[in-house]
Amino acid sequence: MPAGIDWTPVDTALDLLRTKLSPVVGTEELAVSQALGRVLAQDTVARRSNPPAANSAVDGYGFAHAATGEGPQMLPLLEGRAAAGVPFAGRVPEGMAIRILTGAILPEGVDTVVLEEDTTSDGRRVAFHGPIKARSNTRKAGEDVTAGDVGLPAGHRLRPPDLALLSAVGVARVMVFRPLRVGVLSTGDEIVPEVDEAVLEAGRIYDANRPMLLAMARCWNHVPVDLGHVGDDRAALAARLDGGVAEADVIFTSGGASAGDEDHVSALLREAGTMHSWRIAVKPGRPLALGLWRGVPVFGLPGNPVAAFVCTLIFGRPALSMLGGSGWEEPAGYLVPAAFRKNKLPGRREYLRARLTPEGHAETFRSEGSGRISGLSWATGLVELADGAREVVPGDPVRFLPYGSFGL
Ligand SMILES: Nc1nc2c(c(=O)[nH]1)N[C@H]1C(S)=C(S)[C@@H](COP(=O)(O)OP(=O)(O)OC[C@H]3O[C@@H](n4cnc5c(N)ncnc54)[C@H](O)[C@@H]3O)O[C@H]1N2
Ligand code: MOO
Repeated sequence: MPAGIDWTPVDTALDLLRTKLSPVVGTEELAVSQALGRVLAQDTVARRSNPPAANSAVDGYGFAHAATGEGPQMLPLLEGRAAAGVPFAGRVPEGMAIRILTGAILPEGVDTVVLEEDTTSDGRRVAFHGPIKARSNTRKAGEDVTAGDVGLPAGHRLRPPDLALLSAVGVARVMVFRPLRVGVLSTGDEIVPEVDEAVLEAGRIYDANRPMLLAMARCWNHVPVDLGHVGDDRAALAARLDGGVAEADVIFTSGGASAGDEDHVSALLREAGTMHSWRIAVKPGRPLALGLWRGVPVFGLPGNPVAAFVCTLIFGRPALSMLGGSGWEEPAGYLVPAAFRKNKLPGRREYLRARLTPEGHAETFRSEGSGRISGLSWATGLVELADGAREVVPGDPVRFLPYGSFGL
């Protein structure tokens, strides 16, 4: 590692973000049907049990277990039937059986159900082979959820199955955090903000970071706020940040994060006196500027698209989840055999663009260049190599973090 620079280890930077950040968004009440992707601001409490009453798990015949035994069984059938939504009103005397359908409340006198496929019937009697285990094919009241239980905790982000659970236990409305507004701003004189048909001079490039970062915010259920592009002009950048804080709860800039002559983001944040400039011991993406602009957190991401992407996944995503009320989010990685060879130097944690071969081994992109956007698109995830030195040979276990585990 080059001497004379204070390198911040990845874990130190993450710890700082985790301990310093807290929700910055207000709350609102929403219908459950409108709350997909939102974060609960309060625990939910089951208003009714699931299932609310004991019922049959199958189509078949219900009876009292006490009247049955081993060997061939034959029970007379009671007239009528029990169906889901149309319960049987009477009592089933011991020694008799009743036709029962999946989801039907168990009639009084029934504690056991035999599966239709295991029976024969002439319509007046039902025959099957014993023994049948007591309470077979039945579901107890509240066996899944009991009324009054805490269902989902505050901080939980609602996914489709959560809407099923809340609806089943009778919760129609939930208190949720308002969505976090994530402003995205690109900087640099060379950047052309919108792709058009014009042939550009060689010194100019289309803005790749802004569409990527806005889309990442959307994938994470935040509200992307396009703050456009500004050139390398400190006054214009300050004015744009002033406008940005009125529209966004947090701002991501890209470019101008390191210490060069045109690195205005870090310079402005330093002037504002709120700057944490980090040389993070990470590859790619070591310069990351973090500060407050009029009280709004600003992430000054490195300009290189690969570095901007990786920094946003590793540092930006959990920071946004803290600010948005859903707590700290760790990606779930898993060990897979390497399909590559690498001699990693000590010092920086490295993230390699990677994807799985058909055999489930991690192969890496042909280049580690931080401007090689095609590699981001080629990859389906990242291989994480810990801070120390390591020699990786094919077959060695490496930690693969699929894009999906980052919510992309
Ligand atoms: N003397 C040093 N120079 C550099 C260092 C260093 O440590 N010492 N680090 C390098 C690394 S690593 C990175 S990453 C960059 C980060 O610098 P900045 O955040 O100031 O980024 P810029 O210089 O503005 O841009 C870097 C690169 O990325 C391109 N870029 C910027 N914005 C976009 C965009 N929206 N879409 C597509 N491409 C973008 C820009 O044109 C540059 O090529 O610094 C290195 N230098
Ligand atoms: O942040 Mo730079 O792009 O490490 O590679």
